[in-house]
Amino acid sequence: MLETTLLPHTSSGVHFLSAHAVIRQLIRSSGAGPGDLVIDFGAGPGTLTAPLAATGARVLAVERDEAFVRKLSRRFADQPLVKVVHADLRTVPLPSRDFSVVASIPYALSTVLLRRLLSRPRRALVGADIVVEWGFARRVVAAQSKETAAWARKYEMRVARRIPANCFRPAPRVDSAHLVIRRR
Ligand SMILES: C[S@@+](CC[C@H](N)C(=O)[O-])C[C@H]1O[C@@H](n2cnc3c(N)ncnc32)[C@H](O)[C@@H]1O
Repeated sequence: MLETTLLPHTSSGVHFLSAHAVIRQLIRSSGAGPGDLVIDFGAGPGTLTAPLAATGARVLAVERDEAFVRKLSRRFADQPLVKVVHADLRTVPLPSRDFSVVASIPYALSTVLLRRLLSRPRRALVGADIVVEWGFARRVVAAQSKETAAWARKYEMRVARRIPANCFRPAPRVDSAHLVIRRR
């Protein structure tokens, strides 16, 4: 069962990406550029939103925390390509047009987000570059459950690299992974 085998066992604390090289790799890997629509789920202070907007892509910065939403709204007030969306990533409506995802989300929400993105009948998701817990990423790409195997038939899923815990502030207890997902 996915619920018992894939859910990370670690805390759901807030850890901000602080390693510029990792941020650059995520953005470069996504291939985001003018004309693209990219969602940054759990945008926080805009760690990934800012470099994504710099590519010329339209960016939806989805964030649940009110203080971060205020901060994001101020930070990107003069950037028409960025739309700050005060919403829960578990319920926010997803676009019907093609879109990509670049995000570093709380570990505890990894399963629910992948399920929302990959189990939809209409495959509007073009690709995703997501930071998830290392063990979780390994289980997803192994595609050994019925659900992950179904995802693997529709999407190529691979781990691009391991992201050491010291690439975040504060550092989580476990390493993370850059999980790459591409529509087949
Ligand atoms: C791990 S932090 C990462 C922040 C930022 N992406 C970064 O890399 O620095 C996760 C972010 O997700 C937000 N968040 C937590 N639960 C959420 C939810 N259900 N929907 C949307 N955002 C959420 C938190 O407020 C926090 O800003």
